[in-house]
Amino acid sequence: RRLQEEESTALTLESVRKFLTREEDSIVFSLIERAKYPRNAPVYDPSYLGSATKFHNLSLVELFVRETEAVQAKAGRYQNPVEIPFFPKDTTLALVPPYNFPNELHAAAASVNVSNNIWRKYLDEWLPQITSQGDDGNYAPTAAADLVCLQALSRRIHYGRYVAEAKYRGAPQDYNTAIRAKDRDALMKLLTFKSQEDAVKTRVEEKAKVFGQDVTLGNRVDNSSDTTNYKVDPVVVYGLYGDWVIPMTKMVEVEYLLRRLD
Ligand SMILES: O=C(O)C(=O)C[C@]1(C(=O)O)C=C[C@@H](O)C=C1
Repeated sequence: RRLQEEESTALTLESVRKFLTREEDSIVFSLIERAKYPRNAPVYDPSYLGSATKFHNLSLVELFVRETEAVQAKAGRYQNPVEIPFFPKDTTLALVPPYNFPNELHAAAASVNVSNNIWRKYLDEWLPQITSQGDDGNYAPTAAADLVCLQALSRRIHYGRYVAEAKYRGAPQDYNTAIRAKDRDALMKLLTFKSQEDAVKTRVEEKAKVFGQDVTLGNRVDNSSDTTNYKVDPVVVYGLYGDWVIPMTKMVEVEYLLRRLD
């Protein structure tokens, strides 16, 4: 009982926003790392591997993610409910002893999952925006960079479950009516803070500028007005957050809340 109380005070709007802010660093860094390589289309083309693998019709990126997740599952990555694999069927039991991660989510709502959506959006919409056309043959490092992007995006977006839990705990009465009525629009209104979204978008744009500039010694070049010098376009990062990352996080929040009374 005491433990439960301690846990429920641990999850606050302030603490979940702090987590999301730190995740911005991971996402921006991962996009910068992926942008180091050109598009490298064969990574995403199922015919590239042909029949060379036991997997049929698999793109290299999918093969890479499936196999890596299997290894990371053995090492215990998915014991932490913050982490969600893209291919859970391939994640067998952990070989490490269990760690007692805090159980802050409502059990019936914790399984909210938009991984398929993230996977498709990342490959079809995000990649073309952060990479240049071209092929430099570095397919394995490219797939490895994709995996890090996908994991960071998934962790951030699925953290919407924790954000929703914090908000629910802060004002259960406000949410209960909308949840019982299964009113998605009302829930969306309740959980939306427009000024916070603007702050997040502006901050990730700024982070893309700070993390993605060339660091030179001696003659300092001020490239603050020239976006072409950044390793990933800050305006694109702003757009990715506004068009996909935040909306998908909110989608997770709504779906979580809808199951919060189950
Ligand atoms: O910080 C919050 O309140 C969140 O719910 C997170 C988030 C976001 O994705 O950054 C989503 C919805 C809100 O309108 C503001 C921000």
